[in-house]
Amino acid sequence: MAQAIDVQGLSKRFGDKLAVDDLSFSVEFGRIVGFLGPNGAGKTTTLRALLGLIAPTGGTATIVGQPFTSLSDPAGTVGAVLDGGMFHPGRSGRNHLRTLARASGVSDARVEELLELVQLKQDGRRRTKGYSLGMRQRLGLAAALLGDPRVLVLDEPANGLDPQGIRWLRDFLRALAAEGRAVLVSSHVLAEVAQTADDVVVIHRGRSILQSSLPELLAQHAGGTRVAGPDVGRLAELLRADGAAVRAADGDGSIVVSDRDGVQVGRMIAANAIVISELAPVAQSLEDVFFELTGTQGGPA
Ligand SMILES: Nc1ncnc2c1ncn2[C@@H]1O[C@H](COP(=O)(O)OP(=O)(O)OP(=O)(O)O)[C@@H](O)[C@H]1O
Repeated sequence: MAQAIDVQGLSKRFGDKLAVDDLSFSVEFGRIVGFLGPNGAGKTTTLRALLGLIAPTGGTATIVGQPFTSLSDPAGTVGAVLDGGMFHPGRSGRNHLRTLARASGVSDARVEELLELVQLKQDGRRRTKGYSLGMRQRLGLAAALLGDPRVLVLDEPANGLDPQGIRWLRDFLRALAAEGRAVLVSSHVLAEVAQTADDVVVIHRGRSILQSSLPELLAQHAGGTRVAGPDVGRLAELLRADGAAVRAADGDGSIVVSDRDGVQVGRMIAANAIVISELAPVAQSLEDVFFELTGTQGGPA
């Protein structure tokens, strides 16, 4: 069976700017893939190409084996939220969904089901201009799910959500994946997808710089070991002589050994009768990994 999403050698040029450069990745059914990169990395451009909103300069982007523009039942195949969804401000949430539903031959009963699912039943009658960002995001998700698609493409769905909203979104996406749907979710904040995604695709300046499962990514970028105490200078010298990567920690006199675990550093300490006051694993956040990979922390690329 075709992959839910398959991007192969995709490129998109805007004038002099190569926004997406020979990008390849795929998403299987039942998986959530975090599509990550700093602002301007090319995420939205990739998603727009995937959804047939712009023509690629080169390569292909297909959904269940077909370019979006060739899908016989687009609404029943893929649901998307780009730009947080677009709403007529004077229309109620329910009417917004009903209008979309009618355009794709979906029943009003399905609209009610979705309002319930995204917890907007109470507010369905209110005009969307009074909706909070979280409510808008949920309305966008409901719209994406109208045709009961097996593939979902979401551009920064956690943007502007509070921690409670992010947790809701995480559980919601997990439930969709557990039903066998494929979910591609972009973000420039790794923490947002850290507990949601199965796999991550990290892009920077239009190019893929890393693709892996989330546990593998975290294991490969474990933070190492921090050591403090009166003899850390000597310890650092010994470790460096042993080929370890040692750096000074943030100005408190301690050192961080990024490629040795606590036992390895402990053996060196014991063998050389070094006095220390502290030895602890460094918990590297996904932000640190992101920084290491892209040299940015979510600012402009
Ligand atoms: N229509 C366009 N015309 C010219 N340049 C564009 C156009 N769309 C995007 N770009 C440029 O392409 C690059 C990638 O933009 P894109 O919006 O895909 O990045 P992104 O990763 O989604 O970032 P963000 O999170 O800020 O939206 C940026 O440098 C952007 O300025």
